[in-house]
Amino acid sequence: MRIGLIGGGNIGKFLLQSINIDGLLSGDKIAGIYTRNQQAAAELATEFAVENYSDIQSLIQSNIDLVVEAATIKVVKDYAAAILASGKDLVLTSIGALADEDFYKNIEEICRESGAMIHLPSGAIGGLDVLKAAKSIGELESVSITTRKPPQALPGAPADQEQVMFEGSAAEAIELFPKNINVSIILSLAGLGPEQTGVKIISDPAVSKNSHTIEATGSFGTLSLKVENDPMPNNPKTSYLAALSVLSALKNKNAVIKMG
Ligand SMILES: NC(=O)C1=CN([C@@H]2O[C@H](COP(=O)(O)OP(=O)(O)OC[C@H]3O[C@@H](n4cnc5c(N)ncnc54)[C@H](OP(=O)(O)O)[C@@H]3O)[C@@H](O)[C@H]2O)C=CC1
Ligand SMILES: O=C([O-])CC(=O)C(=O)O
Repeated sequence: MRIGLIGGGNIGKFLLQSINIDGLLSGDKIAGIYTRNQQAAAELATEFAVENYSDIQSLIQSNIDLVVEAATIKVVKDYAAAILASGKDLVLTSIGALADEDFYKNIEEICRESGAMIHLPSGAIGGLDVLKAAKSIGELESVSITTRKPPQALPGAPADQEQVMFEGSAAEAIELFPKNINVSIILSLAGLGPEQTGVKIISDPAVSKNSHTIEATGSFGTLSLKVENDPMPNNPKTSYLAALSVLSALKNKNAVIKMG
């Protein structure tokens, strides 16, 4: 499998290192990168011996099989349709883009026509398998997530005191915190949708990890799950588990035995 990468930040660099240098995907390799900052792209292309696509069209026209997006929600909104229409599969990290129902339906339709597939890694959380099973006969009643992060991981957070930065629906949360709460949208997609999924975001100077506590109720019983994530070394916003989940999604992409 030849992979094209969009974004050369934390997750992008982690994938370049683990796939192309450490060889964690056996024969699969990242063949090329497209990222906004051309100087950064040129440096990454040299360091990891990958092609440097000068624009998104060059990436789409290259002979890659699959694209990994590790950039922003705007990148997904701007480029996903063209990538999928070309028949290439797409793995997303900026899952918040799918909170927009019209956009979701549009790219789903494109996939039906082109045969491409979209993969949504579980990111910095877990428990999605429970919600999917619980709602299979429509008896999931409530789902919420409480995210607690250090102030440097949240825009506008005070440095010296704990503060509730947001309380409301996942739909509103991703509008206000597009780089910090993608987890609430994958949770919504697995469960009750962005309008019906509760979100609380707390800035806490006493913590160094990004924790996510998920609570759900339904006819299956109750779910309570807390993940305490170490951040990526260079970006306190992003949990290491989010990067690992992309690697895991790529590893399992063509598995003949699927779990969950
Ligand atoms: N699903 C989940 O659980 C999680 C999702 N995320 C999301 O994953 C994504 C990647 O995270 P992370 O690697 O930490 O982010 P970074 O901010 O470290 O990196 C983002 C990269 O995207 C590039 N980029 C930004 N805009 C564009 C553009 N228009 N075209 C091409 N490239 C662009 C940036 O380039 P430049 O330097 O030029 O800006 C940068 O290289 C983010 O959207 C983040 O919010 C993060 C954690 C968990
Ligand atoms: O990495 C995390 O802990 C969560 C995150 O930033 C996101 O969901 O956007």
